[in-house]
Amino acid sequence: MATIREEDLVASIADALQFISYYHPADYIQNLAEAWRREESPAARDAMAQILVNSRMAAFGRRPICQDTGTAQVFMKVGLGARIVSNRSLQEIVDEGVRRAWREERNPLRASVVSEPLFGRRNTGDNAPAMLHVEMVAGETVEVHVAAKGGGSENKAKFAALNPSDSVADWVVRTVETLGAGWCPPGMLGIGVGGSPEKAMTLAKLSLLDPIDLPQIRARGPSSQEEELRLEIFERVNALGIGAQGLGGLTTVLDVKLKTFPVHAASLPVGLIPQCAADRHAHFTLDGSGPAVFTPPSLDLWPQDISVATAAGRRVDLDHLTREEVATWRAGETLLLSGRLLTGRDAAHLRLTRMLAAGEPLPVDLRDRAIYYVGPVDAVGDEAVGPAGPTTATRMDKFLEPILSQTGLLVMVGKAERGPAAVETIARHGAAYLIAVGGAAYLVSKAIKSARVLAFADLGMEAIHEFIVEDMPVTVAVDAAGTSVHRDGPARWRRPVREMAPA
Ligand SMILES: O=C(O)C[C@H](O)C(=O)O
Repeated sequence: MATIREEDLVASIADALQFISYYHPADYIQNLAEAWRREESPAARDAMAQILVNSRMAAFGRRPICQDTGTAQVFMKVGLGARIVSNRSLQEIVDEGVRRAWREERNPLRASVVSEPLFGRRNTGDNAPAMLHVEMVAGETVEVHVAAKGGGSENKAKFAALNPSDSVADWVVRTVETLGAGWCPPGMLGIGVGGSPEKAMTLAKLSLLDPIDLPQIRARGPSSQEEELRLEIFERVNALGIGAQGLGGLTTVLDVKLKTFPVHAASLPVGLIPQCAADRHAHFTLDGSGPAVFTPPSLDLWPQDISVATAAGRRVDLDHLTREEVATWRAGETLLLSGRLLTGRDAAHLRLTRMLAAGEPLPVDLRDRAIYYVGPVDAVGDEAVGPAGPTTATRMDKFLEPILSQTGLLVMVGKAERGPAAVETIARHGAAYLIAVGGAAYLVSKAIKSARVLAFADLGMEAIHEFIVEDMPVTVAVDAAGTSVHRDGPARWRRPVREMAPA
């Protein structure tokens, strides 16, 4: 019987979570680099370049790829012949690994988990608990898959109880078309088919841990019906033209993963979970000989010929914004922001709008200001702030009318599309919505020269900060005339499946 020390399991989980916070898996980098070379849409190509440069910076700096360092997801296969020496539950052991990873001094991660999801929504401060799945299997080892999954892509998970005669491909393609860009493409789709509703969802999540192999399957031709289905979905989804960050382009997904399980004759449950550009997962096996060791990828892995053009764009002084100036910005245009940029996301918006409704004074003056939807990672060393990429703006749509009409806010910065009503509201108020690249958080943070909390400190990363930024590159996504790049871009790049470029 193999004896596994509790400390080896805790240390291995903590090390794995640290490791994946700054190293993309090699297969993701290689496949994204190939997609970047093939991409014809300038906006999508630039977004991919930023993700790749950010990935290389994160690896060199050992700082998180994305400000959303995710929730810890741990899948364990515990051999019936293995003994984990501990008085604690497996959940407690795993959670200690999570706490250790998140509180690591040199590279602290962002605490994103709130307890009491329905009411209190108080940050647990250490990102525990993990989502733990355990299977008892034959053998004497403990096999562990660790992933860190960001909220934006988890929010786009879908489930359907299809009829046995329904087309899974049709459902997936139709569904992906409705997801928008909040899941930060280009990434992967995880699909689970069969079992029961919860089994299908778990299979979808598990499938995302498999290596990327669809480009090879495409090159050699599919050799099974499952491969044919994956390929069909891959080609049809990419033909939608959604592209990197939803800006319109050739590549939306790098792979479509699939896992299946036997099912009731009356049922066809299907789970769909997208994986964002912050693809983070690692695998190790403990056999009693000590903790797992993780080998860093070669730093030659990233394309040598890639760089982010020092953005040429219109310079904007955030300290002297006027409605007249905002009215001259055009959708698709690059702006370089300098000056004071406020931050605020879900919890701060909820609190601000409740205060407005109650007639209470706000703790910050938003008149003629710009707000960045972000929850940054805490700074270490000489950083002004840790990685600080945008969060999904669509979640803030419901707050737009009271915020714009009652505070005089002029500009919002985030990622992904705004809904049709929000676009109309932005235009009606002569405001503008700008985007930074989701998944390029460490790169984005380099434009932030100082940061301080202004209000709602109890909200942790969701507090209202004031950043001083210098030449922060952003793209106008919705201009004051109501033109939206997320509506026009994908429409321009949508194409019939037969026009797909060869691998
Ligand atoms: O929480 C965040 O920082 C981002 C979130 O993962 C999102 O994609 O909206």
